[in-house]
Amino acid sequence: MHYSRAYVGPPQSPYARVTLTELSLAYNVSLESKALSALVVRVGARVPVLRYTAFAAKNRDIYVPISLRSVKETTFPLKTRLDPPLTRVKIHPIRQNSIIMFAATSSGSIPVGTWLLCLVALTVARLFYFRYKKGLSKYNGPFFASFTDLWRMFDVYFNPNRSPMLDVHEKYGEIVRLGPNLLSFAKPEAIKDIYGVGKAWNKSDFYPVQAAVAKGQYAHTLFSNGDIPWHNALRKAINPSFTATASVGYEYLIDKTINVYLEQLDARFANRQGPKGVIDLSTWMLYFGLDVIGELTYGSRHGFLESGSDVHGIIAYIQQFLVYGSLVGQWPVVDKFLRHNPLLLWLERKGLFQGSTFPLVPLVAKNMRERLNYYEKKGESAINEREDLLDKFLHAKETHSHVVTEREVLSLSLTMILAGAETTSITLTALFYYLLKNPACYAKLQHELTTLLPARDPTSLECDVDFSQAQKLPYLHACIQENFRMHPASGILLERVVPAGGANIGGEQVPGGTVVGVASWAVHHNKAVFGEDVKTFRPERWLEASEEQVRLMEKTMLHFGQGNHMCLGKNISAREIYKLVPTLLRTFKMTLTEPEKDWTLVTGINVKPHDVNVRIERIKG
Ligand code: HEM
Repeated sequence: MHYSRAYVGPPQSPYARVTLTELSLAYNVSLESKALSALVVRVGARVPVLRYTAFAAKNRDIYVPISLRSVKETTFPLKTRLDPPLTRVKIHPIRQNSIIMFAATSSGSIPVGTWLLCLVALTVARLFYFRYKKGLSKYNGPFFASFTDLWRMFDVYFNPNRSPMLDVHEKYGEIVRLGPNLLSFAKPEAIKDIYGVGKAWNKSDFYPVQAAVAKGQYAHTLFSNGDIPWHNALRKAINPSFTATASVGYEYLIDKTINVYLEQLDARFANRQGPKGVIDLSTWMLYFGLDVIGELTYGSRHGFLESGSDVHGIIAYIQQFLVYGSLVGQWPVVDKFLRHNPLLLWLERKGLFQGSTFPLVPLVAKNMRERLNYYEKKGESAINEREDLLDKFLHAKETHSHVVTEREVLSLSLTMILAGAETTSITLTALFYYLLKNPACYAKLQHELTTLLPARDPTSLECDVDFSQAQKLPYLHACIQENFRMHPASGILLERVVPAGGANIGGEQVPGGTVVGVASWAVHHNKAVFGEDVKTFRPERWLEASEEQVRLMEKTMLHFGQGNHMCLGKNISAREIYKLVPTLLRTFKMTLTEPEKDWTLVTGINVKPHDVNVRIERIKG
């Protein structure tokens, strides 16, 4: 029962007048509602009693003549011209400040069915509002996607082998509405319109979902944090550590891991018969990717290669982390009820709940702590002894203390592992897959390596490829570019929010607030830019094209993203790829165990290859 204060007449008045409007406003119910069957009037206790003698209904007003009477509660039928009529009025002996209080009751509450009906009506109205949203309804896309983001969530969950937005663009065209407020572009011009120089559009709500958690706090990475001033200041502070020149200093760390990789492959698989000689390439490339990034970040491998297994369940956790991110990121509001649930985070901060903390966080924190202790013992000069990223981050903490605190150092180290390991390993797996599926390309590359690089000592299990040399090998470069084109590791839209006022994207005026992104897989398969045979792995296209065409092709490549958030580690990752690929090819002869069989791709945040099983034999002389 709801009560509301309402003046219904002077207290001494024997007649109070209640209008329908007042009652409706007071109770937020319509008196014409069939459910409403009683009117309750409460009047002050110590006042002589209200007596009602009669009432009348006139037009839409109910006149309730009330006289004072000593009753605690009175009900009486209401006859009005309403259909169905109100049936009763109760009078309660409560009086406050000369104001008569009244309430309406209904015969029981409003039936659950009515509530449900209202809910359904509201939901349907909302869905249709989304569907016909101004400025977006003209774009094609999967029918249900225009109503709700749930469509994308379902698609991610039930369709893990879907092609990453290539098929939707093939079906619906160059601009596809993938959600009530989300447009995906396959137009190359859209790249500069969304990510181009000077654009600093906000990242969408997809990104914060990707934040890790440490002791009940968001442990943001550069990738997950949408705070533009923080991002810009941090990138400015650390960009110098990621230039092509700076990454020369990390080459020895890459070499160290490549050497361990070669040793392990040789000892475990090379020249072995049967299944013992077969590598699950995507798994072993991930071991490499995680170990090399550990070496690069804090100067020590995680131990995946040496153990040949998932150390501390880190891979399983990262997989689960990425699956969560790609699924929940489609409908970010759900995240507040799950991983970033404020209540769970609070409980974790109070030590009453455990489980959200990302296992890499303590590991990264331990490395940072050890390094700080080391500096403390050895003094400032120790900072120049080593050259890994942690040193650089700690150095930035000294030089840019207003931006880089311990929190940023931790966050950056974590970012390296999350952003740099799987992406590189996927790229490497894909490249070997394409080479092995295209024996002519494989042979051509082998020939280039044999003829243009210094001869390799066949007994050596060490990386002897210099990056500056490898980078100049034209066919190797063409293979690497073609692989990036065919298989950009990231399978998501790099979503941005159109600023208020709207923007012109690829010749279309898009309303402010719309979430937009360019589908890398779709632009990488644009026939006008790359030629008719876009579905074929053909490195030669990079060698045959005119300089102008190559420039256009390069501008259309989104594998590292573009603009403000372009991959920070691209120079490092290039160094890994240009060194590892020739080294492996010069050390082992590789063959697919089932050359006719295609790989399986699982699309999440990254497009992960599976079932690339490779037999290896040592190349002797
Ligand atoms: C082939 C390997 C790699 C690929 C394909 C790749 C791809 C990408 C892409 C597409 C983005 C853009 C995200 C966006 O716009 O939202 C990105 C960002 C990033 N990548 Fe990479 N990445 C690779 C390797 C690495 C490595 C090795 C590192 C670290 C050493 C790294 C660190 C980062 C960081 C820190 C960001 C966030 C940049 C920012 O938001 O400012 N990546 N990467």
